[in-house]
Amino acid sequence: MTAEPQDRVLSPEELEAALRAVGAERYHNLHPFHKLLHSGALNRGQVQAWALNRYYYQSRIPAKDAVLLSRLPTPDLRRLWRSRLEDHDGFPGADTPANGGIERWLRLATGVGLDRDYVQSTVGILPATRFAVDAYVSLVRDRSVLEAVASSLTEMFSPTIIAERVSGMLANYDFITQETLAYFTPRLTQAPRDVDFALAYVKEHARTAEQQRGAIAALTEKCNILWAQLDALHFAYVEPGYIPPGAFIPEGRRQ
Ligand SMILES: O=C(O)c1cc(C(=O)O)c2c(n1)C(=O)C(=O)c1cc(C(=O)O)[nH]c1-2
Repeated sequence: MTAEPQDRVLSPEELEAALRAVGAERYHNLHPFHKLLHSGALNRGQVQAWALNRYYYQSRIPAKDAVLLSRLPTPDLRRLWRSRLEDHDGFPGADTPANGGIERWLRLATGVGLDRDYVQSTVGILPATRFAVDAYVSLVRDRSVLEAVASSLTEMFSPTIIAERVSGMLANYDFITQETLAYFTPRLTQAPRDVDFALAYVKEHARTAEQQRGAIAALTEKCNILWAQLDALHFAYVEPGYIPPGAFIPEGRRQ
């Protein structure tokens, strides 16, 4: 099975294989920046740049899920999708928002030495991070619900990279602790739960060849959105190291 668009209608199993082929070819685990990050080849400032920029992705995920939630037609669908907002913003309860992903990401960012207010302000992120992340929210707003749901299916591939990242970063950086990376632990169960629903939805609703092509294209675009964020980080902070005006400058680094 290849990731090429097809003319005939695929069976649900063939469609799933085509979606998985998109990840095998394009998911961000294949990006050189992630290989450097996980293998310990980056310095603290470069890891900070990653955490800072990735915060913007984290902070916009609930916005994109709220957009998608508003477009779902039934209470059953909305109830299922709503858990994603709680995963990131926090579950209602005594320790909200501490039990949410955004707060956990802020702990990761401060754990690698960044200032919480600076991270939350997002003033130091790369322009390309903003463009790429905002493109995800726009995709979910402007395309069909089927395509919006399909774009979340990069999460089919995330548990593998998260496991690699956590073990690699713990082994290779003395400034990273298990506590710093606590963001990722719940993702290992949340992502498969989200995928079970989203994949079943796409397999059921992508019935025509055109709808199937749309779903595959949306997942491809989402992979590109993730890839583009790492391209920008690599260009600014690794090679050639051109930091755009106004973006985060690691300590000790000259412009
Ligand atoms: O660490 C990663 O590599 C990674 C990847 C992805 C992804 O594939 O989009 C998500 C996450 N993490 C993540 O933590 C997360 O909450 C998340 C939500 C979504 C989404 O598209 O709704 N993707 C991801």
